Amino acid sequence: MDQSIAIAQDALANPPAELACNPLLAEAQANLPDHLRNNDHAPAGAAVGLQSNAEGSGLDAKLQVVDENQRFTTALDEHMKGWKLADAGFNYDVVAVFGSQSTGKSTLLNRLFGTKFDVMSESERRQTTKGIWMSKGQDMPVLVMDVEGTDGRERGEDQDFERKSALFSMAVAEVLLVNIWEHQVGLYQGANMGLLKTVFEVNLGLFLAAKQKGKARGDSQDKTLLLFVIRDHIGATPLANLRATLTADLNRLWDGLSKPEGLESSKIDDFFDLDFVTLPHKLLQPELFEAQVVELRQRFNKSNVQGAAASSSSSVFQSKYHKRIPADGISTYMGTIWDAVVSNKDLDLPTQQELLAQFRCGELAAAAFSTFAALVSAFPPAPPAGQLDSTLGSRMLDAKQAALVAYDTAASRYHPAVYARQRAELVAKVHSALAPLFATQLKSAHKGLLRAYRVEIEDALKGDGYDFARVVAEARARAERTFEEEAKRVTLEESGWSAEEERAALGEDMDSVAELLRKEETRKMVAVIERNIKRQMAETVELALDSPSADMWDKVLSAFKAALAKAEEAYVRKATSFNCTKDEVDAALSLLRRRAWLALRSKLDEQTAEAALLNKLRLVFEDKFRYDADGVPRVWKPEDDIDTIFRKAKDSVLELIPLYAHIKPSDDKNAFELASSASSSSLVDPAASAADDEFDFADSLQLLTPQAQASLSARFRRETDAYYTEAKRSMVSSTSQIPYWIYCVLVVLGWNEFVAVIRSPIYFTLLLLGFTAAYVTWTLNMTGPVLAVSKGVTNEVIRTVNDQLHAYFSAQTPAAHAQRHHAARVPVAVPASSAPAEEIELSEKAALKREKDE
Ligand SMILES: Nc1nc2c(ncn2[C@@H]2O[C@H](COP(=O)(O)OP(=O)(O)OP(=O)(O)O)[C@@H](O)[C@H]2O)c(=O)[nH]1
Repeated sequence: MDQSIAIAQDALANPPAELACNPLLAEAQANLPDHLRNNDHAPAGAAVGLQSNAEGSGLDAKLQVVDENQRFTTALDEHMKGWKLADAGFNYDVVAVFGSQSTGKSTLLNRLFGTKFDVMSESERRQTTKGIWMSKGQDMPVLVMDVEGTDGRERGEDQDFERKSALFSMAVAEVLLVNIWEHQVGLYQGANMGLLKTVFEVNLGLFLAAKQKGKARGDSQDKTLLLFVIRDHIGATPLANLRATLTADLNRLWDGLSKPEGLESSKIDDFFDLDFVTLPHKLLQPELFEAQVVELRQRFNKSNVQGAAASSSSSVFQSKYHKRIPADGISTYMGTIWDAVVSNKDLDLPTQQELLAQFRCGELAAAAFSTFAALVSAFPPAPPAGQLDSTLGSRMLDAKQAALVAYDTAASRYHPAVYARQRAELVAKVHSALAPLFATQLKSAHKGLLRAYRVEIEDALKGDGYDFARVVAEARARAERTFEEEAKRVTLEESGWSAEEERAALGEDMDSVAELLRKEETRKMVAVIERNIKRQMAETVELALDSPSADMWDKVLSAFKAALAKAEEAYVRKATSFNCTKDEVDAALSLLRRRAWLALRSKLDEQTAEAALLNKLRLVFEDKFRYDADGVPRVWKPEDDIDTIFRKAKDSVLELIPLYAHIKPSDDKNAFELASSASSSSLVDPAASAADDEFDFADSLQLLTPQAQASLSARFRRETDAYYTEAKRSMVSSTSQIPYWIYCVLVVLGWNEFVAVIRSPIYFTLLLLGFTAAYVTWTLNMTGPVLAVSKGVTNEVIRTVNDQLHAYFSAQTPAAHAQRHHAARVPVAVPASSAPAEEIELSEKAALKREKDE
């Protein structure tokens, strides 16, 4: 009877929707006690002062995750976002309620979490919750699952759904609320025990599957909290007694289970934590019921629990129960779990978690890579080859970090192994996308540094007194250091990129540039030395060849050898600073010798060319023929033996032709030797090596071929014939110069003048003085100075006379005359104090007198 009244009162307080507007209902409700009015249909969460609106999104506050046809929803992701839990990571909890149908489960959840699950209409007493519903607890990050009741009245005896929903809840929820009436406690055969048996069996199955994946019993996350909510607790039986009874029943139930191998001795505590709370009768003790609901709610609200430090252990959500599924993956995870449950597959949670991790980490890695690709595509265009992009390294690093941060933030919550594997793949992908930039940058660095290296060496070589080896070493060290720094700047950590290949290529290129420059320098040096030898030898050769003698070649060759020795010494000294190898030094010296010899040869060729040599021979001949032994020019007299002198001179000169024809010193120690070929000269000057093939030292000793000698001899003979004729002619002309009678005529005609001079004492004295002065001048060898002095005196006299004449005639112009006249008449302005009047008068008189004179 009491129960009927209670039901009636409750029906009035919570009328079905279709009667809500009926005026009679309003009247009846007015007569209800205050505490019962609109109690259940007060906004959800009224017990804890919550509002009915779903939080934030405008989406329904509840979602049927599994419908009556056992299909899993596709809208959970969307709802998670709407509930603002998608980015919660692990900061959320899942609770599910189990219990017989129509035992007030939905009512309890609505009161505890402020949810809006449908509550059964008292009048119909019909099952309201079908499938599995989910909602978010208000003001708390808790996913609340309202599971279809397990009595199976609507589904008959088919316990299929009960098993599936138990399996599903065990896989995803940390806390299972088991809703039972107080009067059901101790009824071992009751529906709840059947449900719990299912829960235990399912749990053992899950554990077994997990064990096969290598998990041990007692691992965290393997435990679930079973929180028994004993409803309609009258208070007659204390909670402790109820707890003992229920615990005993549960242990008995556990013992009765046929456990898998290896788990025979396992205890219920190995898998579950058990907790018990009571709630008073909702209708009979509504205020007490509400108060205890509020109290129970505190245990579900982490922030409240943490705020009250003393009761932290009473929090139902403890980390050991958490299933460690990141919030952004919960939708996928639950979906796969439900699919596995429905298709009756063996549910092994580690594998499911791994699969989820695989899927989500893959998704997150792809998203992170897109972020990275967007950043990379925004990079500025690469600078031209040879120029470095100084910010490339930092930009690459930033892009990589951005991708990894995006990935790590969400993916690090997933299965560690999967997370790490996908991360490594992402990193590898990022690195391979950036590798071409790295390679391009290194190539650019290589090109730019090689150019700078060359310029630096060339600049240094322009100066004087450089040490080639030091210049090269410094430039190389600088280039290598810069390359190293650049490579470091663009090498990302863990990328495995190596700049070694490029560094080696740069080194090789620098070697060949240095080699080239060194060869160039060596060539230049050899050329300079060769020029010097040529200059030094020119005078010696001319001098020696102009005055031929038996030791002519000794002089030339000894001078040549001395100059060459000096040049070689200069080269060796310089070559040391060039870092030349011994082979190179030998090759360069050999080249130097040959070039020097060829230079000498060319000078000799120039001097022994037919015209030049003919000239020399002519000079020698003239010397012998036209001058006597004392070097005095010969004046041919009739008594001279021109023929013999001519023949001797000619023969002695002709004998010189073979001397000029061969470079042959009289003393063997002055001989010069040179190898005929020097294949190694290509080491220094490749161009020179071509000429080597045609060089024959023995040939180079011969200056005149026999034909050339014969031709020279013939020309010389012809030319000397002219000398002979000229000499003969000059002898004839000198004998027929002035006839002797002319002298007689001179004496006859000049006799009077001679006698006049002799007889005049003045003329005679003057003549005598003149002869004496001339004699003294001649004996003292003063002829030159006397002539110079007399010439100077004469010049001076002429100049002075000229000046005087010039001054006189220029003063004769009319203007000058007028000027002079005027100047004489105008008195000079003299200050009165400084010149007395008498002086002025005198000066005027003097001026007048001068004018008259003029
Ligand atoms: N005696 C009693 N009745 C209650 C209590 N709480 C709720 N009810 C009533 O029990 C009936 C069923 O409530 P629901 O909350 O819909 O129960 P349920 O278990 O969710 O029902 P299904 O979803 O259909 O399985 C309602 O008419 C409530 O008024 C309670 O604490 N004691």
